[in-house]
Amino acid sequence: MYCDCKLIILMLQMGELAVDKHVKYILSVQKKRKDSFEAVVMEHLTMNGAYWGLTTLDLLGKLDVVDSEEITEWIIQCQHESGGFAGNIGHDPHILYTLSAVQVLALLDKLNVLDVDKVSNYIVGLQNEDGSFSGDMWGEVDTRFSYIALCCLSLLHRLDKINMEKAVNYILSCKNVDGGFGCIPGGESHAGQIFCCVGALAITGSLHLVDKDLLGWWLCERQVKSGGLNGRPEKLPDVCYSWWVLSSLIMIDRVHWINKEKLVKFILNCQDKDNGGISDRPDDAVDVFHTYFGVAGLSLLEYPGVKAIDPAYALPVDVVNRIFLGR
Ligand SMILES: COc1ccc(S(=O)(=O)N2Cc3cc(C#N)ccc3N(Cc3cncn3C)C[C@H]2Cc2ccccc2)cc1
Ligand SMILES: [Zn+2]
Repeated sequence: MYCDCKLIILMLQMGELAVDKHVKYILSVQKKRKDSFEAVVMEHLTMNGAYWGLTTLDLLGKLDVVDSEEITEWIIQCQHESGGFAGNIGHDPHILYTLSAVQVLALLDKLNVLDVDKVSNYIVGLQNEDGSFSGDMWGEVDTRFSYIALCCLSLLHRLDKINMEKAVNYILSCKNVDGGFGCIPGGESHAGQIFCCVGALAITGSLHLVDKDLLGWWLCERQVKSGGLNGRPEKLPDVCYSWWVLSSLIMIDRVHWINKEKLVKFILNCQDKDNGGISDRPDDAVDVFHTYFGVAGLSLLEYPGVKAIDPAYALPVDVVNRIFLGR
């Protein structure tokens, strides 16, 4: 008990999380002029950007400031005849945007607007003979897409529509001798891929197949002197790894192997406390992606005032409970 209070006092002393500034920043990006450079660059990513921005608002307890009807109507306009969702209206569907669309509708408690079988059939159609998943009709295979498929089908209560055993065996075929996972069999271990594989194994109840001590050691070695986490050995720390590494450590029950206080300090040091937003490293430019992963990382670290997030589904715990416990 003493330790937790000490951590909370330390967190508050370390300089506040500038909640109101980050909320204003997220809303300013959502409202950004459509012809701005950033809007054009991110146009194909907008569905992902909606997920990053709206989940940040919900974790900060401010989702009520957005118009959920307007967002829901836009999401449905992004659905392709195949059942998959595109990053924006008129763009091509991809499994990545399909998960983001389902996650945003889950946040807004609007999953009822979906034709669940149409969406789930799109994902089922992307599973390959070897159990892997492609990202879209062009066939690129990556363990990222295995996680996205399993997470999405689980949220839609349709996991029974795919070959689960082959899906799990394919993920295990991507496990390396260092305990980590790569994007394809023999691919180098990388924190982003490890999150995807560990998350997918968690969702399918297969975490007993992970060597938790070996993987936990690889993951805790990602913490550098500054307290931040990197994605591979010898790389620079980056706030988004506060999610990829930390959520993996929590799922395999080895989060006590890193220094939580130093990581909290690293994330808080990456805030732009004047204009809002969080960057990948101190003094870099902020963006919605790192603002989300920084707040989500603080949520996993139980930072005061931030709602709890589920490490496998990457959605607030109250949203996950509503979906699986109906409350
Ligand atoms: C500004 O240059 C970029 C570069 C790439 C991309 S991206 O390919 O669409 N994408 C999403 C992303 C969004 C933003 C924001 N706003 C910023 C970065 C970033 N990266 C790049 C990045 C983050 N940490 C280090 N790196 C190099 C991840 C990447 C891949 C990804 C997509 C979806 C979900 C997870 C990861 C977008 C912008
Ligand atoms: Zn990053």
